[in-house]
Amino acid sequence: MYIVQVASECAPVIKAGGLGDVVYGLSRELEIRGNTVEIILPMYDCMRYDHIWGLHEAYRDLSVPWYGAAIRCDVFCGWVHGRLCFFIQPKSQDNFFNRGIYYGASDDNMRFAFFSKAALEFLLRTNKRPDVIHCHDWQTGLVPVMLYEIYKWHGMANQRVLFTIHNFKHQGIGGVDILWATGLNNEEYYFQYDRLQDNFNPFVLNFMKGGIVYANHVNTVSPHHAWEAHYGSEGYGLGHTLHTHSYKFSGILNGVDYDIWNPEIDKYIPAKYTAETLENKVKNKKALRDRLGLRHDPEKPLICYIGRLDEQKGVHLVHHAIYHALLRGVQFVLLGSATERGINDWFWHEKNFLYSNPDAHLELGFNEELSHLIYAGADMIVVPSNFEPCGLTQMIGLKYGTVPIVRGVGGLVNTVFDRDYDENHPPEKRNGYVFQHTDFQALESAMDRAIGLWRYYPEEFEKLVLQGMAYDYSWKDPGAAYLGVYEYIRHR
Ligand SMILES: Nc1ncnc2c1ncn2[C@@H]1O[C@H](COP(=O)(O)OP(=O)(O)O[C@H]2O[C@H](CO)[C@@H](O)[C@H](O)[C@H]2O)[C@@H](O)[C@H]1O
Repeated sequence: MYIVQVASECAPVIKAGGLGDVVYGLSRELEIRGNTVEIILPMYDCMRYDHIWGLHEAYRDLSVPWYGAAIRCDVFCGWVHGRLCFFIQPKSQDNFFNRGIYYGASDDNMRFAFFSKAALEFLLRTNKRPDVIHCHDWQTGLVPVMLYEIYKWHGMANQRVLFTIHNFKHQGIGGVDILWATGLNNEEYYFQYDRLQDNFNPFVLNFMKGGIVYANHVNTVSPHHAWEAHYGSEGYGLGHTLHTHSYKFSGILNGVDYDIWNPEIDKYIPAKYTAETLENKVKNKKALRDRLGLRHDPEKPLICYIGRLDEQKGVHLVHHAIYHALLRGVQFVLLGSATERGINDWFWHEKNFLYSNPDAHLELGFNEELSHLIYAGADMIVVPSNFEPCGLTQMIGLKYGTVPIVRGVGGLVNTVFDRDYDENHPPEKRNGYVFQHTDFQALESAMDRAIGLWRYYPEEFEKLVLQGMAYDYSWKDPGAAYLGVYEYIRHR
């Protein structure tokens, strides 16, 4: 099968979070299974050019209709660790992708509406006719809309679209200008409840809703989150739309790319290890402590947090976890970045406050290399999310023998099973700790259970570590599941 991914991220060249990991990892798995995969991305000025091999111009002066005129683009092509990627570089004063950031500009809706349009125009002009166009999150929500309403009439009637939602909270909102810019035009037609009109603000269009309405199939990234979004409040206002389209909505658990996230071959960690050579893990803990200036105390376990710092991730609990760990004589390492000013200031304050503490280190910013060492060096990883469509950090933690302590939401429910209380898995299949509520006591009790086991029952703790490492959260099963969906929509 011939699949084109249209996305705003692809790790490691463009990675703001888990979306990048998924686009890369899934594409790799699909290729291993004999499919042809191409990835279309924006050409950001701030992406990691050092991860692209053989970058060259593939198409000059692609003319992308925009506001009744056109913006010319050059399209570059190169390999990102084996994946064939096309990068769209518009040549206009809007400077859509030369902002030094991936997201967070006031005209993000225009930037990504343009990207979606340019991706389709590129396929059209180069006569690429994939069986399936797989697009991701609100940034590409207009792809199925434009495919069905415009490009279908220009020779792309056979293309099918899968729209994957990684985060319902960010939906992409725009006014009528989006319609004029993209050539969709017909205001009355699109501002309808069963098309793009936002479910709560009748005066705006909702990109993600457009993606749900027009795609041939829609999925989110874990079965439990699909349920939460459909029946609970996790759809952030799109629950009713999902209900209307429930016949084509599902949840597919993400995978982890074990070629990158695997302590046996990880090039960023000093001591490689497997379940059979687990004793080497402690050497990484030593290296981590050395690197971050933490004291070496064999009596202290080390807990980490890796992830974006925002409301989704339960920042108040992340913050509390640091001080609760210190109170219990445990070390804590945080690697995170915040885009929101208030949260950023807050964690910078904490970082300065804990600066000379030999048991805590807060690393604020994005650091892929360091994240590997932390996964390998820590004993436990805390993921206290408010909501979590899937969550990759707990799955990576499991692979590295780092016991997850998670809140029971979204994909965390599908991947972490409480050592003491899980009723659906026998004791030998349990792999971490789960708490339910968002208050401090809930988090503390789960942390205390984990810390207690590490301190007083080290053999039991090691057993739990090994049980976690035995889980296979690779792309094997999710890859097959995605192929099943592609096949299904292709022949419908
Ligand atoms: N400061 C930092 N430095 C280095 N690396 C960092 C980092 N902060 C995060 N990372 C890395 O980025 C990834 C984050 O994965 P998450 O599952 O937390 O994704 P995120 O919430 O961004 O994405 C959304 O999409 C993904 C993919 O579908 C879903 O799993 C998730 O639930 C959903 O919220 C991990 O690989 C982690 O190691």
